[in-house]
Formats: sequence, C-alpha cells, structure tokens
Amino acid sequence: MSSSTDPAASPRSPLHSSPTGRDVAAPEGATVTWRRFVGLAKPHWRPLALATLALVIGSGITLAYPQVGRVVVDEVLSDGASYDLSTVGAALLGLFLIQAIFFSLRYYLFTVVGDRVVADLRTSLYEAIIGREMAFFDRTRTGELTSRLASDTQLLQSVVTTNLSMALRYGVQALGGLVLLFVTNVRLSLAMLVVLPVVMGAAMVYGRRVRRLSREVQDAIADSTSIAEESIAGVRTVRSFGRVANERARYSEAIERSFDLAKSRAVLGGIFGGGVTFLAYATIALIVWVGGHLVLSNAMSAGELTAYILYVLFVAVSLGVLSGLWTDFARALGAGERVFGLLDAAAMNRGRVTSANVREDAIITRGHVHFHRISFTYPTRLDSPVLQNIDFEVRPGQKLAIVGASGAGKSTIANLLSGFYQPDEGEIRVDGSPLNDFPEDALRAGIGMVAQEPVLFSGTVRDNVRYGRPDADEQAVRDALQAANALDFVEGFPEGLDTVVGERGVRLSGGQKQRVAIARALLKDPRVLILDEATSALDVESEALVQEALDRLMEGRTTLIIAHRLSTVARADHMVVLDRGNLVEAGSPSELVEQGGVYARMVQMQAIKDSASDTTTW
Ligand SMILES: Nc1ncnc2c1ncn2[C@@H]1O[C@H](COP(=O)(O)OP(=O)(O)OP(=O)(O)O)[C@@H](O)[C@H]1O
Repeated sequence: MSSSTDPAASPRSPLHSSPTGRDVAAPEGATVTWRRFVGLAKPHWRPLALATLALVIGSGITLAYPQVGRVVVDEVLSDGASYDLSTVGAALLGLFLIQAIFFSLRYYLFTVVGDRVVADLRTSLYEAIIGREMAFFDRTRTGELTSRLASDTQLLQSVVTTNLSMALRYGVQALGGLVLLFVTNVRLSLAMLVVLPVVMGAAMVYGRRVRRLSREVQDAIADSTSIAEESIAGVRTVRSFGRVANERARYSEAIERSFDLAKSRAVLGGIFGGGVTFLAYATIALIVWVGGHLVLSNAMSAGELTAYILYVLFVAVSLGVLSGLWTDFARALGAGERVFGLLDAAAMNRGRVTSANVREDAIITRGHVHFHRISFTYPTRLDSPVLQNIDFEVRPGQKLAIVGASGAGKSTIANLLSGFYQPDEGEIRVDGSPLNDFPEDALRAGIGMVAQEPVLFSGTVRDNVRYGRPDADEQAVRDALQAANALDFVEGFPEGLDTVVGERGVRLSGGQKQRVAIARALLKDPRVLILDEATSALDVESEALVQEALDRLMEGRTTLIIAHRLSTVARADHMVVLDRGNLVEAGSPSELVEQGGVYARMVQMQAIKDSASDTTTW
C-alpha cells in the first residue's frame, strides 16, 4: 500500500526525461550499477560462497598444470629421471577429474543464482511498471516497457549467469598465472610487464565506448519493439487502411537503426579483440626470445621455461576470454542502467497517492460521491485545463448522467473518481471522507467501472468474470452471467464457461464482450459504479439485452453514467452537463429540458438527427 505525503511521491514530480521522452531516473555511473548488481546477489551469498570455493579449487588445479609440465621436462624426460611417466599420467588424470567436478559445481551454482537474481529483477520491474501512476502510461509506449522487461533483462540474465561464472574463472586464472609467473622467474616477468598496462588501458577506454553503444542499441530495440507492438495490437486497423507495407517499412527502419549501432559495436569489438590477441602473442614471442637466452646461459632450466610459457599462455588465453566478456559486461551495464532507472523512477513515483490519514480498515459502504470544486489538468498536457471548478454530488443509490460534447471532460471525471489522477484543486469525497483516505483495496472494491470498450483478458469466460472477485464460486459466476444476460450465449459455445475469449476478447462480438464485462462488474458488486456507455450502436436485440443487464447492474448502486443516449439519460435521477470542462447545467432531465439550455438544445438536435438517420446517440 503506498502511503505518502512526500512531495516527490506526487505524480506531478518532475522526472528526468531523456530526449526520446523516456521516463527514467538520472543515469547512474558504472560503479553504482555494479553495486546494485551486487546488492541483488547478496541474499544468495551462501551458494555463491560455495561456488567461489569450487572456483578457487578448480582454477588452483589448472594453475598446477605448468608445474607438471616442468616436472615432465626436468625430471621425467631428462637423464636420471626421478618419476616414471605412468605415475605422472595417472596423477594428471586424477587432477583432471577433480577439476571437472569443481568446474561443474561452480558453473551450476553461479548459473542458478544468476537466473534467480534475474527472475527476481523481472518481477520487481514488472511490479514497478504496473504500479506506476496513470500519467506514466500516457507518456510511455507499451512496447518500450515490454522490451525493457524482455530484452534488457535477457541481456542481464546471460551476463550474470554464464558470463559471470566464466569471468571469475578466467579472472582467477589470469591473476594466479601472473603471480606464478613472478614466482617462476622475476626477470622474465618484468620484461612482460611492459605490455600489460597497454592492454589494461585499452580495455578501459573500450569498455566505456561499448557501454554507451549498448545503451543506444537497447534503446533502438525498445523503439522497434514498440512499433511492432502497436501495429500488431492494431493489426485490424493496419490492414483495413492498407498500411501493412508502411508499418513494415517503419519497423525495418527501426531495426536497421539498431543493427547499425550493433555493427559499430561489433567493429569496436573486432578491433579490440584482434589487438588484444596480437599483444598476447607478441608477449609470448618476447618470452621465447628472452627465456631462450636465459636457458642457453644456464640461468634457468628448460622445465622452468616450459612452465613459464604455459603460464603465459594461461594468462593470455584468460585475458583474451576476459576481453570478450568485457564487451558483454559493458552491454549489461547499459541495460542495467535502464532497468535500474525505471525501478528508481517507480520508487519515486508510486501509483496512487494516498493521504497520511489513510485508514487501513476504511471501506466504501454507502456510495455517497461528492466532487467538491474540482479543477484538473492532465500531467502530459499542462497548458490546457480539462476540468474547472466542478462541483456535484451523487447520493447513495442515485443515478447521475454526465453529458456533454466529445472532449468536454466526461471520462476525466471517471478517471479522477477511480483515483488514476489527482485533482489540482478541490477534493473528491466518498461517504464524507476524502478519496485519498481510502486504501487502494477499499477503493478498488468500492468503485467499479464498465468501460465503453471493455477490455477482457486472454483467459476463459470464467477467468474474465472472476476477475471481478477471484474467490467467487462457480454458482456466483453463473448467477452473474445470468443477470448480465450472458449465460445463454456462453452456454451455447461448445466449451461453455471454458471458452477462451482471445486477446482483448477478440473472439466475442461487441455486445457479448459488454455483457461479460457487466457480469464481471456484477460479481465484484461495488457500491459505486461508473458506466461509460458504449457509443457504437448494437443491433436492436443485443442493445436491449445489454440495457437490461445494465439496469440490473445499476440497481441499488450509486451510478455515474457517461451517457451518450437520450434513453439512458431519461433513466437517470439527476444529470450534469459539461461544456469544455465547465459544469454548465445540473438538475433532473425533465427540469433541464424545461430550462431550454444546452441540454435542451442537445435533445432537439438529437431529435432532428434521429428523424434523419434513425440513430439514437449524439
Ligand atoms: N490521458 C490524457 N492525457 C492528456 N489529455 C487527455 C487525456 N485524456 C483525455 N485528455 C484530454 O482531456 C479532454 C477531455 O477528455 P475526456 O476524455 O474527459 O472527454 P469526454 O467528454 O469523455 O469525451 P468523449 O465523449 O469523446 O469520450 C480532451 O481534450 C482530451 O484531449
């Protein structure tokens, strides 16, 4: 439950917005992002500690191989050998086996912990997104958010699982190898040190550039995902306007942009990878040359040089692998910054604002709604006020019709009463208490809505009706469908209540969808009902069925109807007329017709239109 009086928690608090309008907190430095990663891993320290132990043992064994090489050259292959070859062979096999066991253990533990961490991260990211204030969704595209959830976290997943485990293995190997190089021969190692700082410096510059490029690639992918999401969701409109080719072009353009950026990243990776490999081999050439001279002058044994070269190879291979991983880490940091940015912005800016006086046990009992001098402007359009000084009251059980031209602010009233936005001035009271004093659950249970175009989810009819009250039993679901005039057609489907309705309910007709939505609202049984009447005309029969269902739904509840039909308004006890955000008339429908004002004119116009085209909506 979000309870906050902190000004930063207000939905109006200015957020950092990137030039693309993305809603994230200020980008963080690499160190901070790393610290956040580590923070996520903290709860899993036990398996991680075990994995690290396995890592140290496994890598320790690897680092012992060059010593075996030294023994083979100096003491097995030379005159007067102190070990025989079979003993050395058997010892090697034993070592390989132990090492394999520890490597498997390390791999398994790091991967599982990594997967766990990313699964948790995905969940909290989803939670952060779905809990945001409504204005956030007004300015952010859905595709961008799904992309953050899917592709950014995917990137993090590969990094914190396999890559992290590999990085640690080769990191230990490189470090251990370096130490052992010095132990084996200091003079040779000093010669090698000339090359090392060059490699390190290059790696750092490179990492920074890859990180920036990665962020850009991820943004470009998010862009293309939103284009795809939008056009796939609206595929019917796309087809009917014959815009398939244009959408394809728009998508491929966005994909090409991300590809170009990825290509630059690949070029950078290629150059860096090649450079590092060259430096590694150049170092080996240097060692062979300097070391060969040392052996020839008897300053070092042939076995020592063999061990030394093996260590150099280890270090070189490890650095090579690490440089490859560095790219992935840099990419993950880019993705991590985005993900954490979104998480932080969410923490600053929670979904609904509740007051400091919120009473956890408060519930809406009577359904007395009072809009007291409400003024409001949408946060995404601060220059045009939508409602001005709106004042009205709906008594328990009363039906209030809200009418007005398109864009007058009718739906905005519904949005405010649902707590989706905060009024700039005035106060909404329910049962005498400010709306913000009710906890989220009470508000959701007490206020229900049947939208103009109801959204159903992709489960079965039963799932959708139960959405209103998840613990409802079968009989309650059937009763709700019955009261909503929906049971007959639902039972007519071969699968009955188990019929899958398709995404957004596409497999149902408009009238059927509405009746299922009415059943959902009936089951929820809220004290206050907001009804956004459908504008699209249904055929006479289903119109009558829907209307009958609505009448049952409204019975005994306080109802605010965003009315588009004269017949609906006539059923209301009271009505308010909005004109460009101002409440211009209020009273009973018959009073307003008598007054001869805005509403009377609307009725007249409707009558003329009806006689001309036989429609019933305005
Ligand atoms: N989410 C939003 N962000 C910014 N402006 C909005 C948003 N929703 C609506 N508006 C603007 O607010 C004004 C009132 O819109 P509203 O949806 O309340 O009108 P309405 O009376 O319900 O219209 P209709 O009958 O066409 O549904 C319009 O000018 C609209 O452009």
